[in-house]
Formats: sequence, structure tokens, C-alpha cells
Amino acid sequence: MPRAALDKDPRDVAAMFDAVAHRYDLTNDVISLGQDRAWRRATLAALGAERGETVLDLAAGTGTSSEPLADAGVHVVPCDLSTGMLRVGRRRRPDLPFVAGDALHLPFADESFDAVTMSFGLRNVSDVDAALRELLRVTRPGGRMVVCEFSRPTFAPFRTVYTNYLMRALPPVARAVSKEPDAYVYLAESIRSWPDQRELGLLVRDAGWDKVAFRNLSGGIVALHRATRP
Ligand SMILES: C[S@@+](CC[C@H](N)C(=O)[O-])C[C@H]1O[C@@H](n2cnc3c(N)ncnc32)[C@H](O)[C@@H]1O
Repeated sequence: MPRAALDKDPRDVAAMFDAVAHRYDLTNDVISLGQDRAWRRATLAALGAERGETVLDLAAGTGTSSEPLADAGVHVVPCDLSTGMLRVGRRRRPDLPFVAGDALHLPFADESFDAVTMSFGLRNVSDVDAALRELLRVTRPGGRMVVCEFSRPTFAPFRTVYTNYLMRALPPVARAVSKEPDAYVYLAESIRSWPDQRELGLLVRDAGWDKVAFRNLSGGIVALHRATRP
């Protein structure tokens, strides 16, 4: 089974998501214990998108992160690198305009979107700064960005348990519900090597975004970073 390494070569990342696409949503629900739905609601609220606005959902996968926006009357454009994820998405939500594209070279003109968002995608790109700058380029001045990503639990004893949960429980659970358990070993490794809330906030600011702020969800298992294009 293809699995990406921590250099996050886009071909390996795409092949890994192609392989898990058909069971991606089910596995997600199981390993997040259903928390993912609350994270999606919080992302929608943080983005503050209004009916009729145009929003890019980058690394949209099967479109699960795009659905709350579409259902709120927002014109959402789901974009992803993996043809397998896009195929499942188009079948699930034929009403959504799925676009194939790489976060590092977005197939959109400058200032095309009122807001941009990325859920559980930024951690998978090989050049985080370049992706944040591409997101900035396609956002109109004054437009917003929300990044939803795994982060660092704030309560130290819980952080220890969580790290052990990730290291020990995730691969066996994934083996039970997924035919592609190596993808979930990558998930655990990529979360452990990801910057914490403050560090990611600095990366967002250094890429040119303004008014950068973050908020923790589920005690910091996930964080939402919000920013505005100057
Ligand atoms: C964990 S899934 C998240 C999917 C969806 N946003 C969600 O919340 O369920 C990560 C997605 O990032 C996509 N991805 C990884 N690297 C990418 C890149 N360079 N450009 C665009 N999409 C990418 C993968 O193909 C995959 O569909």
C-alpha cells in the first residue's frame, strides 16, 4: 500500500489518499469518535461565510468539509490533489464543483475568493509557507482564511495520554476498520511532527496574513487558525 513519508512528496500523498478514499469518511468518524462533526461546525462558524459568498475549500477530499458550507448557501469550490478522493466526492455530492489542484500551484486567478479554508490538509503539504502564500494570492483583500488542523493538547497529563493513544491505539484501530492501516501510521507521525498552535500562527503571519488568531477545539487536539488578507 502506498504511504507518504514525512517529506510529503505530492505523488505519494495523492497515492495514499487515492487508496483510502472509499473508506475515508467512515474511518474518520470512528477514529475521531464522532468529534469531527463538531470540528466542522466550529470551522463553519469561524469562517463566517455568508450565503452567496464564494469560498475555496482546499484539500477538500471527498467534500465532507465542503458540505456544511454548501448547505449554508455558500458557493463552495472543493479542490484536491487526489483523483481517488475527488471521484468519491463527485459521487457523494454531484452538486459540488470539485476541481483537481495542488495547494502549491492553485488553478485559480488572484483574488478569486471571499474566503478560503483548509481542513486537515495543510499538514500534508510539502511546503506549508508556499501553500499559505497561494491561499493568500487567491483570496480577495479583506477576505478570510480558516485552517482546521490537528494540534497540541493544552493539558499536559492529557497530552501524554493522547500521545500514547496516537502511538499505540491508532494503528490497531485503523487495522480493524481500514484496509490501509499504514495511512494511519502516517497520520500519527505527521501529527506528532506538526507545529503547535503558536508556531503555526507565526507561519501564517510570516506568509503575509493579518489578524492571526487561533482557538482550540477538544482541548487542543484540533486548533482553528483564523486570519485576514490585508
Ligand atoms: C485528511 S484529508 C482532508 C479532507 C477534508 N478536508 C476533510 O476535512 O475531510 C487531506 C486531503 O488533503 C489532500 N491533499 C494533500 N496534499 C495536497 C496538496 N498538495 N494539494 C491539494 N490537496 C492535497 C489529500 O488528497 C486529502 O484529500
